[in-house]
Amino acid sequence: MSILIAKTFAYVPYSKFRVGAALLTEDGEIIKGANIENASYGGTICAERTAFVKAVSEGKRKFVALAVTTDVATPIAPCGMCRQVIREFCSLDMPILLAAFSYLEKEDGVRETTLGEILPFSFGPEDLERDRG
Ligand SMILES: O=c1ccn([C@H]2C[C@H](O)[C@@H](CO)O2)c(=O)[nH]1
Ligand SMILES: [Zn+2]
Repeated sequence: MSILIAKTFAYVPYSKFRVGAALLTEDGEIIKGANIENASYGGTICAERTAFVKAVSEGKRKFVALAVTTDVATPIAPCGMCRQVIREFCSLDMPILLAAFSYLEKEDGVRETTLGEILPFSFGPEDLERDRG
């Protein structure tokens, strides 16, 4: 149910596009996030990054699933910047659930994907540990 309420406190005076994210930790805790915009536009923080920043800044670093929802009828996927943030803390096979607004009524309302599917051939923290040639 968290995913239904995660977007409640979205601050979206510019886009009017509410997004909610629910991040499931390995301990079974759900961390919610919503998008927060500002007058510069570019400093906008997506729902997904809000959830990760909340979790990581409280010591939670292991996640097993992420769900994203909006008010639109088709599932929306995380933006490129958020994909890289997810990459920092999650495995490539972690499930990502993209829930359309009406997902409870529609059979195809939830699209399930993985980080590896939406961010192929990616760069991640382990690449920094490699031997430098
Ligand atoms: O996956 C997404 C896509 C967009 N947004 C936000 C950013 C901005 O506030 C609004 C329109 O792009 O939606 C998210 O939070 N997550
Ligand atoms: Zn984003």
